[in-house]
Amino acid sequence: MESRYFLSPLAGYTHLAFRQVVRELGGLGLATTDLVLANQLSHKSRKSMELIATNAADRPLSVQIYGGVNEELVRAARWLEDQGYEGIDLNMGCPMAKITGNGGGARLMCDVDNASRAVSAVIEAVAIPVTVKMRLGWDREHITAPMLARAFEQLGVAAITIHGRTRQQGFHGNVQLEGIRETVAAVQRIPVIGNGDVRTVADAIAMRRITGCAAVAIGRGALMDPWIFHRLQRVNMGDSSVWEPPAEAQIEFLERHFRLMLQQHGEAMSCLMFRKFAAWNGARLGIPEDLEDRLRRFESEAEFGEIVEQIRQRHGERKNPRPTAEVRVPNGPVERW
Ligand SMILES: Cc1cc2nc3c(=O)[nH]c(=O)nc-3n(C[C@H](O)[C@H](O)[C@H](O)COP(=O)(O)O)c2cc1C
Repeated sequence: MESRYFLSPLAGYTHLAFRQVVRELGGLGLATTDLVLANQLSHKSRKSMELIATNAADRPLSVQIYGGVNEELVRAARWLEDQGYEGIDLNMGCPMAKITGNGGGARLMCDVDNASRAVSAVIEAVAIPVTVKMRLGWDREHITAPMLARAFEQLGVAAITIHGRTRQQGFHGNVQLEGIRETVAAVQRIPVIGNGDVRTVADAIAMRRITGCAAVAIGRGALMDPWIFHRLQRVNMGDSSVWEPPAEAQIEFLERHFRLMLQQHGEAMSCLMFRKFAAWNGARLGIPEDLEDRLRRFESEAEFGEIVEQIRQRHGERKNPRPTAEVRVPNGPVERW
């Protein structure tokens, strides 16, 4: 793996266009698709095909699947392998009711036998690496990650990603690095990938130092600062000077991301999908608040072009340096993000 810094899956965001545009900035190792319901994959539903769309530049890539029925997980995993995908990530971390209600996501962490059966069935069905993404456990009284990680290692998983929160925490409270460290200590050989609240180069380095994890997965931090992997790459190469992307590179990023989206999703859908990003990356891209607001509502490619022209002229005229999403997110239920 070229880099130890990975892109954590963010449903609704980490589709091909975003993965590709971030890869082009440099420094990103493994990326993972948004979570895909195994059953929908087997039926090749349009949504699932969009989620797993990829190209030669989008490597290394793992496809994240979930579901409460082992046969469906197996069928989806085999199909992905046949199609040439190189890795499968099983989601055991999602806290959302619609996912756990299916017996998938974090619900699997409550039942070691059941979870082991699911993992084992998929590993036996395919030759490509199978990884697991999970939380520390269901709640504070049930911290199951270290025990599960050990069990999954015996079954042959290639790596484990731990989001250092419990299901009960949702996205609240602090990430518990100690819990990740215990999981690192619980396994013998396989890499553990630490995840949660990494927003800066210093956070990523602290995650590795404190937990001993082999790699770090970054989700929202990459939405807020798409250059985070590039920054880490610079530091790894011995350059610890303060660096910011030039204004024109920031605007190019915005345009390139939208253009890549248009290629895959067409105009109407791209406008809808792109709007969500502005609240996350508007601050980092130096977009004045009123123009960020317009980016959250624009309805056509032409309007996008017009807004970008204004951003070019007024780049940096932003008053609040905090991302709008960060200000709003912690108070709202994750379903509404
Ligand atoms: C909007 C959103 C969507 C997410 N979608 C997924 C997903 O599809 N699969 C998954 O394993 N985790 C998902 N997560 C969890 C993230 O991958 C990650 O574990 C979590 O956000 C903590 O890391 P971060 O602080 O770097 O974002 C999602 C999180 C958010 C905020």
